[in-house]
Amino acid sequence: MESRSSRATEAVPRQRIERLLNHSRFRLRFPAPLEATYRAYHDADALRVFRGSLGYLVLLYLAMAGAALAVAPSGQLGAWPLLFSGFGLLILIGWLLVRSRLLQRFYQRVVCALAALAVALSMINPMLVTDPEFRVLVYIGGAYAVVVVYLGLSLRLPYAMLAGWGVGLPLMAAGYALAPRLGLAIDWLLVLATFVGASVLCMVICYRDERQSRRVFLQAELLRLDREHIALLAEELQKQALVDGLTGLANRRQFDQALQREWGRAHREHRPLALVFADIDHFKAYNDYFGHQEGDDCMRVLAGIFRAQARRATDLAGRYGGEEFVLLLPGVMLAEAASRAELLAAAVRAASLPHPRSSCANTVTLSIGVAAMVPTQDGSPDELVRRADQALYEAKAAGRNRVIAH
Ligand SMILES: Nc1nc2c(ncn2[C@@H]2O[C@H](COP(=O)(O)OP(=O)(O)OP(=O)(O)O)[C@@H](O)[C@H]2O)c(=O)[nH]1
Repeated sequence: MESRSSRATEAVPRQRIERLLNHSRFRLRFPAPLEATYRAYHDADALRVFRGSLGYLVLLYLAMAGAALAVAPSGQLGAWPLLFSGFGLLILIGWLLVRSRLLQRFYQRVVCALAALAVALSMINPMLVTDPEFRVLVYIGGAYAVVVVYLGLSLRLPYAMLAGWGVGLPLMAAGYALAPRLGLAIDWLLVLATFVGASVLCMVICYRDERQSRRVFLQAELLRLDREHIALLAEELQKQALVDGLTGLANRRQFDQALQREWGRAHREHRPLALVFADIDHFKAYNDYFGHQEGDDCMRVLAGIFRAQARRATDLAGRYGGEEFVLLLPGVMLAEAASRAELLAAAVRAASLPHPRSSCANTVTLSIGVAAMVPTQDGSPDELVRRADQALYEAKAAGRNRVIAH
């Protein structure tokens, strides 16, 4: 249901659903993909209701059988018991089908066929009854059948009408033509008062029911769209909370979380954890010379180089703040981290971003501090940060554009 529903709403956007909902002349048909979803939704619900209604149908059937036996003159029942047992047979078939795939897949068609048979029985039954008083009762029983067909089986209006009028009209025509020749007794006034009257009334109620059910469906679709939208927003917010807006790298918050997590894991597994701290050399001068916008572009290029260096799934490239970048490398020893830092510095040099105001090169360069530790029981990630920071400070102090590893 969920995936079908999503597909439907891809094709039928929210505004269209709202328009359908607000339309004063509500039609019992949606645009194609939504209609299919509604039918699936409605039939699933109809089947559930049908299962629950079978017990009531049996009770109604027994009550009518009891009433008929109590009222009918003895020995005057004729073929009535045989035909009336036909209703019982239809209920039995419904009960046997209730868990079948046939009913799950073709609920409307199967139940419409059973309902049509019930309508046929309810119309033929009174023709075979000779006692006038009992015949009235049988006509009234037929009206009950009509009520059940329209309102008790969750048939959509077209199927309910097919079962009701599709069978009722031809039978009335046949009865009109053949009754005199076959000597059948048809009380047309009673047919009008029971079958026709009940059908017209039930059609109106059935239409209103289906309209209401469709409105509820549309409202549920809107709610589902809202839920999806909120989930997307929440996802976006969560992403924003962890990602640096300028560079797309992990932000400080994500870095802090990853550092805590990886520190704990490295401690448990007795593995090293390496940290690379990098700072752009003379970036203030770069900004002053080229402008802040160009400075942002430069940061984005450097971020791409950092991202490329975070090769394994557990590596994390982030922006620590300002013009400082970090690379967190779980399971990496100091020597390997230092050579990764050298690769990083070389890649930045190779990018050849002009920096006329730098004292250490003609292009943008990095000063990089590297530290690595195997976490101890009393140690903390702050110690690793402090060491990497110290190494970075030393790289700056030693003239920039270099890597120092501790
Ligand atoms: N364009 C741009 N500049 C930034 C951003 N964040 C920090 N900066 C700039 O980075 C510069 C950092 O200046 P300083 O801390 O003096 O460092 P520096 O000029 O790089 O000098 P050294 O680090 O000592 O080589 C400042 O001018 C900040 O405005 C940013 O997101 N975009």
